[in-house]
Amino acid sequence: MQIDIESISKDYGDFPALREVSLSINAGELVALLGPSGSGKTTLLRVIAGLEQPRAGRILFAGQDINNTPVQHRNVGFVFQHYALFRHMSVLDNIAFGLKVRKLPKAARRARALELLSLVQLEGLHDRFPAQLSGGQRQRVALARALAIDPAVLLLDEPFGALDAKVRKDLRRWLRALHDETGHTTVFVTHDQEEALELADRVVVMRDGRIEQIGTPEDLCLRPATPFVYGFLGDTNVVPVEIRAGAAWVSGHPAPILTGLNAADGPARLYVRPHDFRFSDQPVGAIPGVVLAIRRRLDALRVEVGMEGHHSPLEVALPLPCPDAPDPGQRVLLAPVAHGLFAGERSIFSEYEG
Ligand SMILES: Nc1ncnc2c1ncn2[C@@H]1O[C@H](COP(=O)(O)OP(=O)(O)OP(=O)(O)O)[C@@H](O)[C@H]1O
Repeated sequence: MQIDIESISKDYGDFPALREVSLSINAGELVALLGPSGSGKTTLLRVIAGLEQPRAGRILFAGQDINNTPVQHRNVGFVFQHYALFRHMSVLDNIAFGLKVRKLPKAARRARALELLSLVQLEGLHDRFPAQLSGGQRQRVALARALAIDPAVLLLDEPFGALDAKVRKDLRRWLRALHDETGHTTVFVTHDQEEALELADRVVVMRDGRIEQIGTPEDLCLRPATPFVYGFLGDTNVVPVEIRAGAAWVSGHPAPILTGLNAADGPARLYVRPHDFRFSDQPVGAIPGVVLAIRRRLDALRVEVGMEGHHSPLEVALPLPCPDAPDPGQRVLLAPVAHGLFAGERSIFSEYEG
């Protein structure tokens, strides 16, 4: 079912938690709301659910304005981070709970609950109680319970937030497969970039109650619209540059880093991820520096490179094995193979060649 969010604003007292948020979610789409703590993700999810009333704006389900439809009539399924299953009920009764409320006959409830138990791959655990399950199994029961009522929309608020990294990863893949099988329109909240990029068809990046960018994971990785998105998605180096006559220059270096820019003269910032640098022997297209330190990580060497006149060193990640790693003290030229270029909040240029 298509969801349209039109210019939604929501205040808590005089604090604006959402400011004119607009977003269309296609039927069957899996959308992530991603952003730092306090950016308004949960509030937006609660407004979609009908748990919060917006101050302004409209929510449409399949083209129908549902602002005045109460939560119990919106046909939404929820899963929260600490989803409280009923402790005194078996797994099967937990899953069937919503069906009981809807007065489905007992045999039909049981059949549907068993079907869902198999969908979430927990066959055989129907008689267990929540305390006898692992965290990951509990979240899968919670999902089965949300799916039992055959919701038009599935809303997940950090559903795997409380679980350890390995279980989260497994559940993420499992949820994507489940979504592809059931085709529910799904919106999930996360502050984990990797989770959003791996799971979602589209990612909505939020900041201070506003949408900063909406795009496919590929859009966000290759064409981050703002410095905030660039920085939020992963480690990044920020290099101050000067634009002159369509070229970007690092102070004191006789060759430009970028040329052919359609940008006004003035200061700008070049954003480069640690793994997007290559060592070069050409001064054109490169940033000069001196190797300060080398640290070994699990999958890469991290090389710290000092730039003249720039106090924080650049971080370069070299995949292992790396036989030709530079030595501390060595002068190097770093060529960015992918980067974003921003003047203030505006993207001048963003490109990925590597
Ligand atoms: N019931 C409330 N009363 C007052 N302020 C609230 C209430 N709920 C949320 N807020 C505030 O609104 C802002 C947005 O909160 P929200 O929970 O939507 O953020 P979030 O992006 O989901 O954050 P987190 O990742 O920490 O859950 C925050 O600054 C929060 O303090």
